Amino acid sequence: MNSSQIIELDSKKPLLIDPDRPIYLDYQATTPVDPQVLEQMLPYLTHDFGNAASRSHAYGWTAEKAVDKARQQVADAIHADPREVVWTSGATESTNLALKGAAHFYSGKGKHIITLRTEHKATLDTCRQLEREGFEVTYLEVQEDGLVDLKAFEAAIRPDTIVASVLFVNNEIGVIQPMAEIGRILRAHKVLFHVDAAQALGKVPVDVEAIQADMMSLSGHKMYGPKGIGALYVRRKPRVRVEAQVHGGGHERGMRSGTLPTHQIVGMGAAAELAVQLMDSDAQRIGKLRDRLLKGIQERVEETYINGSMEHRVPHNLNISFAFVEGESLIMALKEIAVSSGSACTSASLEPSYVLRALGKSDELAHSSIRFGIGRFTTEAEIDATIELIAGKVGKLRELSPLWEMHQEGIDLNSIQWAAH
Ligand SMILES: Cc1ncc(COP(=O)(O)O)c(C=O)c1O
Repeated sequence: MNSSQIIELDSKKPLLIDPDRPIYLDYQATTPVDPQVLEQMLPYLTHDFGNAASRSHAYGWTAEKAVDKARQQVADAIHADPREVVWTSGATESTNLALKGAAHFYSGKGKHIITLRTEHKATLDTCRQLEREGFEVTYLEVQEDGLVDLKAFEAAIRPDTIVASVLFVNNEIGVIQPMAEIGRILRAHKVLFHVDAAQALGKVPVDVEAIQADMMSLSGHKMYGPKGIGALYVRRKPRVRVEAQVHGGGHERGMRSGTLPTHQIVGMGAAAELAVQLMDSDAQRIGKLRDRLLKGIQERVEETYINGSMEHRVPHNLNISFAFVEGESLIMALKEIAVSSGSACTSASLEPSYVLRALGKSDELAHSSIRFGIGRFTTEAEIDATIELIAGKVGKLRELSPLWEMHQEGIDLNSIQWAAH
């Protein structure tokens, strides 16, 4: 069994860390269900277990009422009409439905799609599938700060472009794309706009009218709701059509069949409402913690680099490269902190993060990066302990690195001819 570890903090009580419950700084991978959300979900697992599609008795009516309320809550959170909300199993499914659904429906108009290189795999892999079906996809480069160049974006639009998909807030580097400007460009060219807002709701104001989104993917578990539930916003005016990808009983106005998971939906609705209510206070508190973490790391550790724009970024994310340290080794050495290198979806492989590569980072720096995700339940003591642990572990790992030693001796590593192998 692992034993607990005590971290001494300046001027504060020591923080006791149970290695089976490391400090959680991976809020972009997932969030815990907020206790207020859970409380609202529970009755729908037991007492109010009815099927919302059972129209002939009170069990069904109770479930239907709960689903309607949640639909309204999600619609209100994004300034939409409840009839524009389609329940799905998460943002992956929403994005599949949006892109495949629109591509299939509008394929007579054109077969070209635009997206960014730094999108989530839910978008990139869906686009790859559409390419296999004969669609053509432009994967636009981003600038060094992770933001798209609007002129390049507009220039990519062709007469046969039917849909463009852009990530509102990036899951790896937290940068916020200029959504209103992108929306304006796409509407002027009559191209449909799909927004992946999985990491945006509760972090920045999300308004489908302000950004002229035609479709928007949302996820419950990124905003303190349960896993396995998401939604797709599909605009009614002007009407957007998507071809169903899941067939069955014709639920969700034929766009997505399957019995509705009432408890999950109730959780998603409650989480969306709470996310909007707490957005400003969460951002303020989390912003202070992020600044504390950054300052602490920069004061204690040399040769660190921030990935992604600091100006156009949510405070919930900090992505830092620690030069001369291999990220995976650092994460392995940091058993007391739960963080991720690159995105959780790619961390199973040793490929450097494609998002960081798209910012022009070298493989070495991309490999040595850590994503810190700060959230609603992060404390100041946890941040201080993290700084302490990072400073200690980076120092130790660098002591073992011959490259670090050469760098300390002032040798220009770029001037060295490495043997090929
Ligand atoms: C930006 C973004 N889009 C989509 C997804 C997929 O969401 P879900 O887990 O709800 O399918 C995620 C989660 O990893 C994400 O961060």
